[in-house]
Amino acid sequence: MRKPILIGNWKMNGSLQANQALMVRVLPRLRMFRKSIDLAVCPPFPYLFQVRDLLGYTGIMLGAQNASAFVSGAYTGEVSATMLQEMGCRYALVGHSERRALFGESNQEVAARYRSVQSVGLTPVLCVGETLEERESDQTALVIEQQLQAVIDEVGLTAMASGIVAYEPVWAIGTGRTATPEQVSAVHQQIRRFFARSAPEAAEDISQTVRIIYGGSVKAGNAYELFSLADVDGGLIGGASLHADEFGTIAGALAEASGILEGECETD
Ligand SMILES: O=C[C@H](O)COP(=O)(O)O
Repeated sequence: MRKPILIGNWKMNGSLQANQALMVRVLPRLRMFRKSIDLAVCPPFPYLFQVRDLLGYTGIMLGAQNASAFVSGAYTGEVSATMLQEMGCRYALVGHSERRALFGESNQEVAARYRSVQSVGLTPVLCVGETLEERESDQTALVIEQQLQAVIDEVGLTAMASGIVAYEPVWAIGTGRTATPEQVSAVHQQIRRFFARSAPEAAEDISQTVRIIYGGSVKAGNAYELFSLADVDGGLIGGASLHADEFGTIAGALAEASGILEGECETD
């Protein structure tokens, strides 16, 4: 059984004051789902410490938006996985399309970052996805398989079973244009089939146990439909995670879509 997970990626947004206000409003809404689904927020690096304190013992986890491939040393501007672990992070995103497109992170670099995150016991959330041009030229499967293969080559397939894959079509990120349920389903199934093909002897284990979440313009209005898909194990939410009511509603949609009834949620 794959436990559903919802991750809010704040990207480069927030301030001490805004973070506090957001947490005060959203935490009571998220806490009721904390045992049924995994929940995490990924603030910018400078706010990790503040948000860790605000999360306290709510059971909602902290994540980072990236992590260095290096352990320590002369790497100006980088933040190591060990530092993130020390700050209380449980998760770290790697290979977000904005990192790939705007900061030139290659499949190999993303794979090295994945290894570094996993080596200190954090759960890597590997973001994969195609551009509109790639989709329109029927390259979606190829592009995503190359992104996954680079990580398999770096850490091995078995190690990926404990990580999370986030499918984020680049053309759906921050655009308001969500992939259709059919498109999401097709890619999630394709990822599972790819894992199964990569290790036939362990196919059942990995292709069926790895968590694959969807990201790209998920909102309160479309979350339930997307999260109801059999191969979708949750969401990576950008813009909507900055709005307490909307993020709370998305968490409720995930719990409901996963068959968790309201009465089973905590109300304290
Ligand atoms: O990390 C989150 C994704 O990039 C989705 O962002 P979005 O929900 O603003 O489209």
